Amino acid sequence: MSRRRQYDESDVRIRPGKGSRPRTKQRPEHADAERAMVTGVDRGRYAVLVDPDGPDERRTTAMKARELGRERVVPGDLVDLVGDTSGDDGTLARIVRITERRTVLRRTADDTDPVERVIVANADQLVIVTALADPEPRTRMIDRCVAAAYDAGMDALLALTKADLADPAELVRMYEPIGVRVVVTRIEGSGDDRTIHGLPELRAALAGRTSVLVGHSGVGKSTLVNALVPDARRATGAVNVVTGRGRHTSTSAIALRVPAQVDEAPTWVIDTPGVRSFGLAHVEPDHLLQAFADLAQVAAQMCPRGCTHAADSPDCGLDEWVEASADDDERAARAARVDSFRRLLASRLGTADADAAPSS
Ligand SMILES: Nc1nc2c(ncn2[C@@H]2O[C@H](COP(=O)(O)OP(=O)(O)OP(=O)(O)O)[C@@H](O)[C@H]2O)c(=O)[nH]1
Repeated sequence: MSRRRQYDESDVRIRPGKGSRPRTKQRPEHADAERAMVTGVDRGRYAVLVDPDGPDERRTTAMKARELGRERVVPGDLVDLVGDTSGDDGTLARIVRITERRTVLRRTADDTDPVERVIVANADQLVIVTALADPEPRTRMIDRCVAAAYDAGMDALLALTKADLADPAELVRMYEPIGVRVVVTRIEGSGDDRTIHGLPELRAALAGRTSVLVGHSGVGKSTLVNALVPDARRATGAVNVVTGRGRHTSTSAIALRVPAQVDEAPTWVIDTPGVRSFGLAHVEPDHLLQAFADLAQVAAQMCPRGCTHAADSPDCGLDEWVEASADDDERAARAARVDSFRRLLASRLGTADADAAPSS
């Protein structure tokens, strides 16, 4: 994963010819800075939670300190804050540092912005919400999401909704073998009698972790978010995530806390209203391969240097490994495994518009 360098006070250089008091490298570190988690971003203002999940937890608004330059600050980032961090009305703290990111999820470049940008930091898993019908599942889209999750260093979880309308078996067969956890949900009843079957399983799969939820319009993502986070509608529907006033117009990601059970580590979901697809242009084949531990081991021993592992790559060790199987059953199992990996590998060559194509 190519991580951008993190900036700190030592990056502040003397700028010759600017005023009589040059900025020096000896400026003290912000030793009194407080740790905070970014939960939302709106036009240069950041909604942050100071001392997240700690005894002094409070919400406040912050701006980026000039020394951070163009470095993006995104939901999930853990940052250091200085200035007025009280959270009192009208106060504005300053973000002076972004701590090193454990994981980095990028959205894809598009026509209006040719750069793949980081959209969420430090999430543990990507939850791909897909309806089994209405709208029809698109496996190319799921593959791209799985590839993006693995590249970001995250787990992938497939939440299959609307199981009352279609059978999940085929998709389960397709995704479980490539390490994707699958949870199936369906709504039964209506009004006060409405139950979402599978919700406890989904909650259990999210417990103690930070999960990014993605899904196309109409798949039932809001239904799940509202069931998981009781005040999500207030947080996302009516109020600006940062200012707390007016309508929320931003389409950027927002972190919501899932009420935790007793003795459970903090659980967060990050909803991504405006995200249509993920950037895969930068994905290295070997990086994707790390999500397939058995194949990675084979490749390390048997592939020539610079092997792309694609179906047409000459002398790829993965093909040799399939050939070397002891019997037909093993050969079929190994071939299926290699095919799965290559399917994800190929998905990185698709374009964002391929998401609109029918499934398979
Ligand atoms: N039959 C059936 N319908 C469902 C299920 N889950 C959600 N729906 C319906 O699907 C429709 C879309 O659900 P939403 O939760 O609004 O979907 P969304 O993905 O948030 O879509 P947007 O709000 O457009 O972004 C609603 O009419 C839901 O009631 C389910 O398990 N079964």
